[in-house]
Amino acid sequence: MKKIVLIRHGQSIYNLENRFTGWTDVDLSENGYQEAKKAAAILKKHDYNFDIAFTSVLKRAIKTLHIILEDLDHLWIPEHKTWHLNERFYGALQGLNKEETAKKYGDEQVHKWRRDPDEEPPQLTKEDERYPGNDLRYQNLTPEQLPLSENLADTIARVLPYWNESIVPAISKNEKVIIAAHGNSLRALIKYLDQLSNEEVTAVEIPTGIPLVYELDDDLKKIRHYYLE
Ligand SMILES: O=C(O)[C@@H](CO)OP(=O)(O)O
Repeated sequence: MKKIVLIRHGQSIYNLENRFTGWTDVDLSENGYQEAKKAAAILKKHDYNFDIAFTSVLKRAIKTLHIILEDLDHLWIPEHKTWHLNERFYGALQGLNKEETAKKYGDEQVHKWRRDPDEEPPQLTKEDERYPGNDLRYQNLTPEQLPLSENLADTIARVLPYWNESIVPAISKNEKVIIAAHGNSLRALIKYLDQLSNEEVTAVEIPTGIPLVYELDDDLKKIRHYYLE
């Protein structure tokens, strides 16, 4: 049996301010920092250790990972940062307040943008300063890989190839894996691991900073999953 740990970053400044975040590189809030410390303590209590870590290129996930690895005295393990594990790109909604957006466009539309796997939020333009093509960290992405907006299906389409090409080989070698990522990149992975329908995944909400264990069989099919306390 193989075990992997997934963790959504601790609360970010934009989570606290109730803003659409996506690829905006906001920091952890003080509460988010404490959540990461608590996650580390929980993992320590249950004697978890890791051989390899995967995270996004966004500091809220990277810092959450580092806080955990530091407290486990595991900062030395190999760590892979990839845009494939970034939060879903929220397009022109990035930075807007969720409640104000719901007042403007209606709760139903905002719920669709947030949770309907096929509903794409409004796109931003390439001239927009939030366009990832203007950000050095994405300089090696092809124009097709640089999003203007993403629905969950688009996020799945970039998370799963990375899972298959980079994370599965590590798990198959019996390496103990931790993945520190985001609400929607983890939702993409969970949809795949739990084989959820579009409707079922709509109800999946992942709390910030709580380690989520997936037990997998030798074919990497899910046996069970549970949050650590
Ligand atoms: O704003 C975001 O990027 C995400 C996660 O915080 O929000 P939501 O839960 O609405 O998809």
